[in-house]
Amino acid sequence: MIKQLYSLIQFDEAVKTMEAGADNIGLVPMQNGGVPAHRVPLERVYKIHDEAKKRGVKLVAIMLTNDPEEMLQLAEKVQPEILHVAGDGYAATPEFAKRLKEVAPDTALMQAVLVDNETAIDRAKKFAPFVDYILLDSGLAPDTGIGASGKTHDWNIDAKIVESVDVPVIEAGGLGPDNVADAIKKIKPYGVDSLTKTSIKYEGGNMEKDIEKVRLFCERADEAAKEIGL
Ligand SMILES: O=C(O)c1ccccc1NCC(=O)[C@H](O)[C@H](O)COP(=O)(O)O
Repeated sequence: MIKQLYSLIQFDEAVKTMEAGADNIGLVPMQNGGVPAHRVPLERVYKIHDEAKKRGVKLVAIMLTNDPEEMLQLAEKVQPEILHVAGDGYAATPEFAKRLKEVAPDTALMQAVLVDNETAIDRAKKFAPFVDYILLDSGLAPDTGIGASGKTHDWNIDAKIVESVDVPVIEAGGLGPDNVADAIKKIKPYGVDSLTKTSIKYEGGNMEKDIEKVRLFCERADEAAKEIGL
């Protein structure tokens, strides 16, 4: 079971998050979009990425800009293992996927799908032929895109999506140590993602990972996956 932890800001917390069991670490490279306090300067992104590569951990670069050209420029500079498109005004297309392969041949494409109702099933099916991963998430805010809501959604829809697409699905939205096992047993995803419930949030949008909660999240995810043979 892949455990994906967002949103890393500092180098030391990224290291501790990897030590606590993360397989994928997500961050927001400096761009025109998202919560200003979550954006990471490129020099630090490179340092975190070098450390992640040494540990066999994948770096996920989250795109909250709505400008595909800016996304492609960032992908070319960072060469992340995964590019996660989550803005509220732009979703990946087959043409974008093709151009991403040209500028970052080893970067996989992950598209966020907002699970607000049953229409999410058809939206996920449309992305599946040309993306490498689908991330199912909750909450859409005009300034920050899809996600980071700390809220769950209807897991019955997610379970149907997992059954109907051929690409790996990462489950996100309000997951933490308290409910990750239930989500895995119900949805049977390829991976699980957590931001809010494994972070400490401060005034002004600042936050840091709560390492004990990250550890518990990873342990409980692995236990649940093992229990059901995933
Ligand atoms: O990581 C961010 O800073 C971020 C900001 C705005 C939208 C999405 C963002 N991250 C995407 C993620 O994959 C989150 O981990 C996912 O939305 C789950 O968030 P949460 O419900 O808070 O666990």
